[in-house]
Order: sequence, then structure tokens, then C-alpha cells
Amino acid sequence: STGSAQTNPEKNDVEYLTPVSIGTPGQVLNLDLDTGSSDLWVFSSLTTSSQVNGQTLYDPTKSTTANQLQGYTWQISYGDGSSSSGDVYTDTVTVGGVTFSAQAVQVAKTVSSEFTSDPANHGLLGMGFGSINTVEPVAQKTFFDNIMPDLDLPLFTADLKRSAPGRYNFGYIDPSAYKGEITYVPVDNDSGFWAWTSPAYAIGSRNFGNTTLKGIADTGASLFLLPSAAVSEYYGAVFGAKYDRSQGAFTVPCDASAPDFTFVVGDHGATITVPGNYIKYAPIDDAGKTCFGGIQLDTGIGFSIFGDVALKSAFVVFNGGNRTIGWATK
Ligand SMILES: CN(C)c1ccc(C(=O)NN)cc1
Repeated sequence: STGSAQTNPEKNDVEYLTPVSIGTPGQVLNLDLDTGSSDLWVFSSLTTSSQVNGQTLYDPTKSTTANQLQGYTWQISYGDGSSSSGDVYTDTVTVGGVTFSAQAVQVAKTVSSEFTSDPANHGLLGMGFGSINTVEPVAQKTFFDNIMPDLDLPLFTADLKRSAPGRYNFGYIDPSAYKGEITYVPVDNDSGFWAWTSPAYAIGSRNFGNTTLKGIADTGASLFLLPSAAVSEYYGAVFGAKYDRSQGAFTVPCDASAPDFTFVVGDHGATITVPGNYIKYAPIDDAGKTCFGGIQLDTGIGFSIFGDVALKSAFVVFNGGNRTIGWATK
């Protein structure tokens, strides 16, 4: 089988939401497909009502194919401090025309304010590795794990775009979606993430250094989080850039000329370039004078995060069959 689903950016591309049908008859929720986590959880009829704010709710009692996993629970927290928790059902789930009939659907009973505050986000569909699924007493498989054996090819691709709809494809590679060759590199999934290492990076027209970037490809993260050496070098090249302690982040003048950030993929010279404009991420003031930086520090995480700012500059193949990640320009 193969499948294809359009994904739609929220304001400032903070996340990309994809329609997912759950249950019989289908209840369509817009979910954040997230390669940085491995729980499929949804706002539901069981979610504490004071924590619901316009989201579409999955109601298992309205689905003839829903079955509760009695006594199973889950609790997840994300890098930004947000969290959610609840109970577990199985039900039929369809994404981009690909269906798995007994998918674990984690229904939220509680969600943190970051989730409550966004009516457009109805939950997450994790596409990381199963080892980090939070369901107790038995971890559940991700949607991708479940459909992989039926896919023509054991992979999915992410084609995110800046402030425009993008696409997740399942089981096939669309040759019209990228230019040149796809360069594949090994993934170390011991952490449960799509972790890989870039051998070097360059800022603007400067020469490549020899500092590697060890990071994860995370479609659920908005920004490009890098080590302080890379971040300082980058913003050192942007006139007027500064670290704003009140924001806890680097900002740049929205009218500054910002250099590209290029990272190497593999050892045959392939590279991906993040346009400087993507790093003038979003205005933080009404005048549109100061912009939030799309590159920020990865301090405290232990690895870098190739989030949407980096991913939307490429066509990315997540191959679960041989555990590689492929990068191509587009
Ligand atoms: C609050 N929301 C919508 C989040 C969505 C995704 C993530 C995340 O770290 N994914 N890898 C965090 C928070």
C-alpha cells in the first residue's frame, strides 16, 4: 500500500497539522505528525472540560470499532515543558488513505495549557520509534510501525514548506518532490528518535568547519536547535542580532540580511541549505521590527534538533526498514 496526506502549517509554521480519521464512522481530527515522539494521543470526550478550548474531540463511545485497553494509561511530557495524559483505546486509524484497524489511540484526560491554548491542534501522531511510547503497562506501536509491513516500501517522507501546505507520503518516494539525489545516512534509534550526525556546517559563504552536528529529525519541533558554537557564529554574522534575555532567545532585526546555514549530509559532499530568510522566523513585535531567530541553542538537551526550520528546506525520507534518513534539496 501507499498513502499521501497534505499537511498544513499553523501561523509562523510553529507546527504542521494533518487530517487523521479515527473510528467508525470516521471522526476526523487534525494531528501534529511528530517524528520526535511515539504516542498517538487525541483530545477526547474524556478530556477535562476546563482544558478543552474548541478542539475537535474523539469520542470512543461514538465509534463502533473502539475497544478500551482496560487499565492501560499514558503520560507524556515534551521538550517545551508541555504534557498530557489519559487512557488507551484501539480503533481504526486512517492517514492519507492508509488504514490500520487496531491502532492504539491514547485519549487525553488531561492536557497542559500549551495544548489547551491551540484550538487547531487536536493531538499528536508520533512517528518516532516504539521504545519511547509512554503507555503502561505495555508500550504500544506507532501508526508507522503498524503499517510498515503493508507499505510498498518501509518508509515515509516529509515535505514541509515555509508557510505553505506540505505533504507526508507513506510507502513511496515521489521523484517530482525533490531535485538531484537523495543522500541516505544511518540512524541511531537507541534514543527512540531519528538520530543522525552531520559531519560539518557552514554559515553563508564561509568554508565548512569540521564540527559535527549530532541531532534528531523532529517534525514536531518548530525550530533548528544547535550547539552554542554554531549559534554564536551564526548570529555573529547578522548585524543587529542579539540574545534577548527576556525572551531567552536570539532575535534579529526583521530587515537584516541573514546568511544561509548549510549542513553536510554523508561523506560525498551532499549539503542542505537553510535559507537565511527561514531564520528570520517570526516578528515578535507589532511593528515587525524584531524577529525571533529560527536557530536557537540546544543547551541541556544533549543533541541538536533538526526541527521544521531545517526540515522545510529539504525533502526527507524516514526509512524504518534499514533505519536510515535521506535528505535531498527541492
Ligand atoms: C505543545 N505542542 C503542540 C507540542 C508539540 C510537539 C512537541 C514536540 O516536542 N515534538 N517533538 C512539543 C509540544
